[in-house]
Amino acid sequence: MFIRHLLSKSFLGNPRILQLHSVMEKPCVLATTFGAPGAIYQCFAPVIEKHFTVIPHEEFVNNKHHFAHKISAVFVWGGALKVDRNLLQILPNLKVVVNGGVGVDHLDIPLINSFGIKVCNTPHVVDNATADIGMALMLATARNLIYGHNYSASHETEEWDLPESSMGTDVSGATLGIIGMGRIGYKVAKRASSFEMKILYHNRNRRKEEDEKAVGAVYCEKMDELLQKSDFVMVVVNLSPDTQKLIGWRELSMMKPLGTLINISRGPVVDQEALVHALQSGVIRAAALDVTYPEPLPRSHPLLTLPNVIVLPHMGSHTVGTSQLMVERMVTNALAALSGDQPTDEVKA
Ligand SMILES: O=C(O)[C@H](O)CO
Repeated sequence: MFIRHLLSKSFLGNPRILQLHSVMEKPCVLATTFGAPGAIYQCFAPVIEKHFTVIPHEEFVNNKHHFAHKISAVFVWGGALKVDRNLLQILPNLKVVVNGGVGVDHLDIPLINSFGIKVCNTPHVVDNATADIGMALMLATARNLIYGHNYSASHETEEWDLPESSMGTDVSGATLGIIGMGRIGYKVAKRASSFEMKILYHNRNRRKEEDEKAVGAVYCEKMDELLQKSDFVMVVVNLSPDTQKLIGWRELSMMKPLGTLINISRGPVVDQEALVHALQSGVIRAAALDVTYPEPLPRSHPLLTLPNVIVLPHMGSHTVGTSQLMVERMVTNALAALSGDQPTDEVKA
C-alpha cells in the first residue's frame, strides 16, 4: 500500500500539515482556496477531507506534474478556478467537476462533457438562503436600512433629525414582480405572500394553478406587463444566452419611477450601464444587487457610490447551514460519480 505524506497549506493559506492521506484510499480533489469560498473551506474542510485528499489550487499550480494524474474531482465555487481546455487536458483521471451552488453559467459544460467528465451542482440546498437574501435586499432598500445604520453610527447631536429623503417605501401591500419562477423564485413568492404583497410573475412556463393559488401569484405572459405594474422587480433567472442583459434600458424605462430593481440571479442579466443611467436620472427609485459584473466591482464603480444602491458581495447562499449542506452535497455527488453511480445532481448541456 502506498502511503503518501502530503505537506500542504490550510485552505486559507496558513501553513499546516494535513492529515496523513493514503492516495489509494482517498481520491484527490482539486479545489479553489481564495475569494468567498475561503470561509467555506475554513468551516467545512473536514467534511471534504473525510473522503478526499484536497489539493489547493495554489499548490497544484506550483507542482502540476506531481498532482495532475492523481486528481479525479474538481470542486469549484463560481468562476474562481477556470475549468478550461488547458486544465482538462492535463488531468487525465478527472471524472467529475462539482460546483458549489446552483448556477453553472461559469462552466463550459459541453466542453467538460466532451472529455467524458460529468458536471454536478448543488440545487435545492441554496433555495431558502437565496430567497431570504432577496427579501433582505428588498426590505433593506425599501426601508433605507443602510442609510439608517450609517445615520445612527455618525449621529452626533442629542436629537435625531431624519431628513425627508430617509423615509422608506412600504413593502406590505406593494406589488412584487418576480422574473424567473423556478424553485428560488417560488420561495421568494411564498415569503412575499406572508408580507401581504401582491405578486406578479413572469416565467418561460406558467406554474400549476395550485402553485399560483398557494401564494396568490398572477402570471404575466409578457414581462413588459410585469415591469409596468410592479413596485419591486426581483430577477431570479439563470444566466444563459437568452437572459444576458434581459433587463436593459428599455425594460428599466418601463418600470415605475418609484420602482426598485433587485437582482439575486447573475450580474450579466442586467445591463449595468443602463442601470447606472436609470438610477442617476431617476428613471427608477433604487436597486439592490447581490450580483454584479465583474465580481467584485472596481471600487470606483458608480454602483458603489450612488446613494440609492445596495451592493452585496454575492452572499445569496452564504450562511453556515447552507454552506455545510452545499459542501455535503458536493461530496456526495463527487463520490457517486467516482464510484460509477449516477450523481443526483448531474447537470447536462
Ligand atoms: O448559484 C448559486 O447557488 C449561488 O449564486 C451561489 O453561487
